[in-house]
Amino acid sequence: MGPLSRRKRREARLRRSQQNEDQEKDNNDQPRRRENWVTVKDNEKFKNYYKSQNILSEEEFGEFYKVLQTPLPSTFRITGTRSHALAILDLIKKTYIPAMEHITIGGAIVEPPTTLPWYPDGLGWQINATRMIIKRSPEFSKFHKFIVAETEAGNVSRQEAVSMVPPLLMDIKPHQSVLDMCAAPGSKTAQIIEAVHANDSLNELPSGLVVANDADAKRSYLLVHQLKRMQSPCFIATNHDAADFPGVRLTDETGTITGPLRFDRVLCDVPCSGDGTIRKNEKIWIQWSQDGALELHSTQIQIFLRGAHLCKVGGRIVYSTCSLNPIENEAVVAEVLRRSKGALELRDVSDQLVELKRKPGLQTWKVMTKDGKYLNSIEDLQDNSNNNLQKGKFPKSMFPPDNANELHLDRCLRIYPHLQNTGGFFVAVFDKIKPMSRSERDIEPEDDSNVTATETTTNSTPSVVIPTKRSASNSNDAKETPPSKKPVHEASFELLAEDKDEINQISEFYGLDRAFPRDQFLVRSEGKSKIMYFVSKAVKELLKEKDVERLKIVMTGTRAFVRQPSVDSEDRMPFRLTWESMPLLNGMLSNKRRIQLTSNAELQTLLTEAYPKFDRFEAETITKLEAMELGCCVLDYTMIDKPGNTNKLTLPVWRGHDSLSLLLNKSDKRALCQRVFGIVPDLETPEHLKLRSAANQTKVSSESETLPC
Ligand SMILES: C[S@@+](CC[C@H](N)C(=O)[O-])C[C@H]1O[C@@H](n2cnc3c(N)ncnc32)[C@H](O)[C@@H]1O
Repeated sequence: MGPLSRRKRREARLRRSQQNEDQEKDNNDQPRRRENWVTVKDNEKFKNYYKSQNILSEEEFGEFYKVLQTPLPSTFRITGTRSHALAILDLIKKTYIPAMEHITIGGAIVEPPTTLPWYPDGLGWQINATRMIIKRSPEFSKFHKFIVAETEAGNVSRQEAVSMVPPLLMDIKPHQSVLDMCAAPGSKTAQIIEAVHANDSLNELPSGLVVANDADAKRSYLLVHQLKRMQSPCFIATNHDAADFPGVRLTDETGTITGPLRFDRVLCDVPCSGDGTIRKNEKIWIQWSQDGALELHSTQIQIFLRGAHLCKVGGRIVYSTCSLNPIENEAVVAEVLRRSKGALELRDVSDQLVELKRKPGLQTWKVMTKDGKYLNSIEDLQDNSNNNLQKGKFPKSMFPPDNANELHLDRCLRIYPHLQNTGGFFVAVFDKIKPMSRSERDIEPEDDSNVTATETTTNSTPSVVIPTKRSASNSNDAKETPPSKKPVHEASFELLAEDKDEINQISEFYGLDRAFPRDQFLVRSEGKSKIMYFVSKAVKELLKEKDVERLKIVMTGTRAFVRQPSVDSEDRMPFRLTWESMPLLNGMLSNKRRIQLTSNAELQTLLTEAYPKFDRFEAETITKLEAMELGCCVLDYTMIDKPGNTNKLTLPVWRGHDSLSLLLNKSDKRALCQRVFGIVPDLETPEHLKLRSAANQTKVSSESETLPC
């Protein structure tokens, strides 16, 4: 097949699958659209298909089908790496839940939110209350507002329960490198980043690396947007067809190739037909067909194979879909195991997340023809008059293998909605015990074209397609919105020399500790740099590699310092601190530009008033402020909630001539204020607006905050 026809096929596949709904996002991130037109939640074809697959006993199938017809409860998790995760958990358990107990609506008791029994540390939650209850109960409504504010501030992630499972089974450690092959919109990547940052409370910067990839350019940006709040210097977002994820050769100081870039953990959360999401994507009741699974099967194999290839020997790969269809699940697993020739082993994870109810993977299944006939094996096609055509449509890999037992397909996890009131999901965990192919054993050759060729051939068939959205059940809409194939044209990142003038000035001005790694700052190379990003050592080392040019990097680094253009013209420090960089820099800034606030009232003034004048603060604070040069500084505050419970806050602030401005955007301010004082500040009062507009006209503006002069 020539490159042109391959490209055409790929484009056609892209178009077909583009329109599919993004279940992860639709799940919880946004208000769900009302699909009023779905009145009957029943589909004979769907029902018969899964009955014929014998996924459950007759009796249990009835229970399963009944639950599918009910709405999905909403679920969220508290972002685990933040120091205030426990403060949020404490508030939920001790303040909000007791208030929601014993509430009756229309004579019936309403169940308060409960923890997901299998989610570690009680950080996963489920809310069964309907919108109507949230509207009618002031207690539920207050809790809802709290969750919305914390979600906006990135402290809470609204994510479907089953979607939280794959990253937990990856068993990620802070020093590991992780690749998320199909990552947008990034709910699982967020969990991966949290796992890599698990030791942050010990003031340790993780040595690990997280690469999150998605084939769709627009969705890659969505991913970056969603993960901005994670503030991880270990994170890189890329934009590639996962099946063609480029090989990157690593070198030592002398330039000698030491080997290809490989990852300790790889997640293949592949695009799928998504019928496990039927409880929230009601359109599936009307549109379901087996075609979605048939179309995606080979793409799923290609992505999984590439992921397996990119995993280190001794590493772990997790394959997951939100489909119930064995053609996208066990059939893909069996085919990849076959092609891996013993390099991969399905792992028994029955001792992990023990409270998560699951069923074993299927050992056998059937493939349905267009006329509704069920085929047990490829041989059954012999009877079909249109044999050749059918064979193309149903490759052998779709059928159950003869050695299902040997492959331990029962070790796959099938999560059914009736087991714990969730969506449907499939997960399989693999150990890579030896290289996938001869080429992987050898260091990849110097010549770029050879590297690609070598790597591609190990996938044994050319990499096909990028079905760019998950639910093929919606693929009929494809023509309405063309896929966002527009390639990413980002300015490349440029690492700064540690003795660069700007870094020296910043270090001097803020009293940056000598131990802080100054050779890990970078800028985007076009024009005068506005933002200085900070990256981890692992990211820095990767960016120094020549081969990194092969990666289409959409984003990397945490915004550490931002240039204030107007201040730049004056003889003052042009770089201000950011809220994101506080966890990173907190322990590394001397007292030179730090002030300790003395009371709750001062903090409240800072959070609720626009540009509060110095005289709004205590005498001790005013004296310190007046002694400090104009510009950015840090305000610290230690709150004592109750005896023995302290909560430390470190806030970036702009010290103007006679007023202050907290350098937090509105949603962060709101969430903080709500958490600390239980109030939602009105940040759009006429007073706020007037002051902001005056500050704008006077001079200084920044990307997100307007500073007082
Ligand atoms: C199931 S969603 C991923 C959900 C994501 N892991 C999460 O937890 O938020 C599948 C993603 O795969 C992307 N995709 C589709 N085909 C792809 C391919 N060939 N390579 C990489 N990504 C692909 C889609 O754009 C979509 O964002």
